Amino acid sequence: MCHVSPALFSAGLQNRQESYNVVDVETAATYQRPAEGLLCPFYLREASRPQPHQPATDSNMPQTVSKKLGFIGAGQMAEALARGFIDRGVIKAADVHCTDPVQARREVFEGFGCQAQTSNVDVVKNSEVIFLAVKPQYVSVVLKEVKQYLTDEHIVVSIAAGIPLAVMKESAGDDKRLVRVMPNTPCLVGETASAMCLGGKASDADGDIVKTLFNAVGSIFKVDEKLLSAVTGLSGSGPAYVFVVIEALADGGVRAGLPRDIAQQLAAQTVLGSAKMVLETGKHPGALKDMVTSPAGTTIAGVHELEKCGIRAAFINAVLAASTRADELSKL
Ligand SMILES: NC(=O)C1=CN([C@@H]2O[C@H](COP(=O)(O)OP(=O)(O)OC[C@H]3O[C@@H](n4cnc5c(N)ncnc54)[C@H](OP(=O)(O)O)[C@@H]3O)[C@@H](O)[C@H]2O)C=CC1
Ligand SMILES: O=C(O)[C@@H]1CCC=N1
Repeated sequence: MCHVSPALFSAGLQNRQESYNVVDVETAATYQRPAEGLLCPFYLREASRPQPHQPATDSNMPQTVSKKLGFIGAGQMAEALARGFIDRGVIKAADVHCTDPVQARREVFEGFGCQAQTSNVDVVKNSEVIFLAVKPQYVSVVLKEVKQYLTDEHIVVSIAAGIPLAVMKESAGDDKRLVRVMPNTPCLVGETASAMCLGGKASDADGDIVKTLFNAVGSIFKVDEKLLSAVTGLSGSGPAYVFVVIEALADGGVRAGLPRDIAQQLAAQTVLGSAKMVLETGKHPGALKDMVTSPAGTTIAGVHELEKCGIRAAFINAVLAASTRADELSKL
């Protein structure tokens, strides 16, 4: 029997949604856990129903950032970020500059309204927040190239895996406003899980600008730099693990007789719905798993097979291997 009123439940949900965007790791537990016993299966069913589209109002519109953004490196991650920021209205396409040695990549950016340059220095001259979106081994090269054009007005944000602030400082000079962010590609659809730390002369106000950008495309956590490799192994690389899971679940559905397109939709929607239940109820994933698992039923038969294959160790090892690799990248 549940004693929580629907009104109280929705208030709890609303509070959670307002608070999980920017989270400092030290306070994450209090932000993310509604009071125990707030939910019961009845209201979970209510919560998992598709919610009506919320029209944009002054209170739920993302804040805008009136800065010019520059992307040095216009590859996969730069595109996901630029499109995400523009689609969510936090920045205007005309205020986004980019550069890339590959003409096809510059054309992709021009295709959604950004301004492409052929020199990194021109991007620096035309931008205030500069994203270093090249592969990790080119971060120092690029910083040394543009160093003399970086002024007090610039915020330099590196998204490169594994490259420490100390290395950036060495290449750009220790008077620069430096930020490291580890994003992930779901920023493209407004659902990134990112983390950041500040370095050099970056101020809290600089951090707020970066937070505003990333809040518009999901959530950003402020962490100590020593945790960024772990973040890289988990959420930076994580979308790839989840895509493997979705593909494999769909294969299972096909093996059991479903048409491919339906199997893939069912698999993806199952992952989406399950993730929302974890975020919106604050319940432990194990408790939510138990709610699906009837005695001697179908689910425990499936879970048993996963456990026989060492599924948990496989995911733990994947996160650890990617995190270790991020540490190695700083030494290349
Ligand atoms: N992809 C992801 O999911 C994530 C990536 N990252 C980080 O983002 C960064 C970019 O990754 P990703 O987008 O996947 O890589 P991509 O290879 O897709 O993009 C990098 C782009 O930068 C170009 N480039 C190379 N040298 C320069 C240069 N000197 N000046 C300007 N542009 C240059 C590359 O051209 P060319 O191909 O000719 O070298 C390429 O087009 C990496 O540091 C990665 O660690 C972080 C989180 C997630
Ligand atoms: O695979 C990589 O190295 C990059 C960093 C995190 C995700 N992709």
